[in-house]
Amino acid sequence: MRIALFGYGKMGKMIASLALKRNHTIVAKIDADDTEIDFSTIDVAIDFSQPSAAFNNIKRCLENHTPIISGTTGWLDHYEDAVILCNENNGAFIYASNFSLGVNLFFELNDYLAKMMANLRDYHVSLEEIHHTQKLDAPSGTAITLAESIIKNTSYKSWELDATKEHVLPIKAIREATVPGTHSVTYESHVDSIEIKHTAHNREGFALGALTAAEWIVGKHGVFSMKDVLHID
Ligand SMILES: NC(=O)C1=CN([C@@H]2O[C@H](COP(=O)(O)OP(=O)(O)OC[C@H]3O[C@@H](n4cnc5c(N)ncnc54)[C@H](O)[C@@H]3O)[C@@H](O)[C@H]2O)C=CC1
Ligand SMILES: O=C(O)C1=N[C@H](C(=O)O)C[C@H](O)C1
Repeated sequence: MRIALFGYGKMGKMIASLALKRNHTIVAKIDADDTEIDFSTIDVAIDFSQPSAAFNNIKRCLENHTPIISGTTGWLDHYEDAVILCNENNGAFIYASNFSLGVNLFFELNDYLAKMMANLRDYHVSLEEIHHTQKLDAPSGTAITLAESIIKNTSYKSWELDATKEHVLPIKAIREATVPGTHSVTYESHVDSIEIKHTAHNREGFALGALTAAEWIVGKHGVFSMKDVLHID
């Protein structure tokens, strides 16, 4: 496959090295939005850039009929616009707040646990995420996905960083040196606690998941998720 990388930072570099091992070619490394791009040479694009750049990169790909895998977090105010653009252009698009297999299994576990806890009023739930100090957005995209699933299944109405209000799910965002990404969900009562936790040991799982999604999407049309790629349900 001929792959274009939007963003050639920590994730872009890891995806490039993995892609070469899987016999793909990196035809473009785009690290700023004013670069000229020959879309006719690209089979699929992968965006790991930054929150302020992601939507424009996605838009350029969809308007140029190039399937796009988006891993950048912190741009979701524009998600519905991306869906509309994809449908208007008969394109192909996947966004995932986290591409790793482990976190996608963790999402399912979180959903299942939230359903079980829905009517147990003695428990209060909270979320914590820990990431490296270079991270631009807080809370993490993964924490938001976890929170949305808990809100869908319980009496919590919304989430907020460090919330203390009733029915508002608190998310604590901690920044520590080089941590690749740790997420935990805790249900606490006065008699006990239940905690589920995912710890990324490095960025390889994110990169492998994004590349798997890129291999999967070529030749397809529509807006998809990692559930489609991984056949989770
Ligand atoms: N969905 C997932 O599984 C994961 C998502 N991420 C997200 O991916 C994004 C990137 O993460 P990292 O690679 O760690 O960040 P990074 O800061 O190491 O790299 C981002 C790169 O994007 C470049 N960039 C800036 N403006 C750009 C533009 N207009 N077009 C293209 N590139 C541009 C920067 O120069 C930088 O090289 C973040 O939003 C992060 O939260 C990170 C890891 C996993
Ligand atoms: O910025 C990161 O590094 C990560 N970002 C994603 C997020 O915001 O959830 C995924 C992963 O946790 C690493």
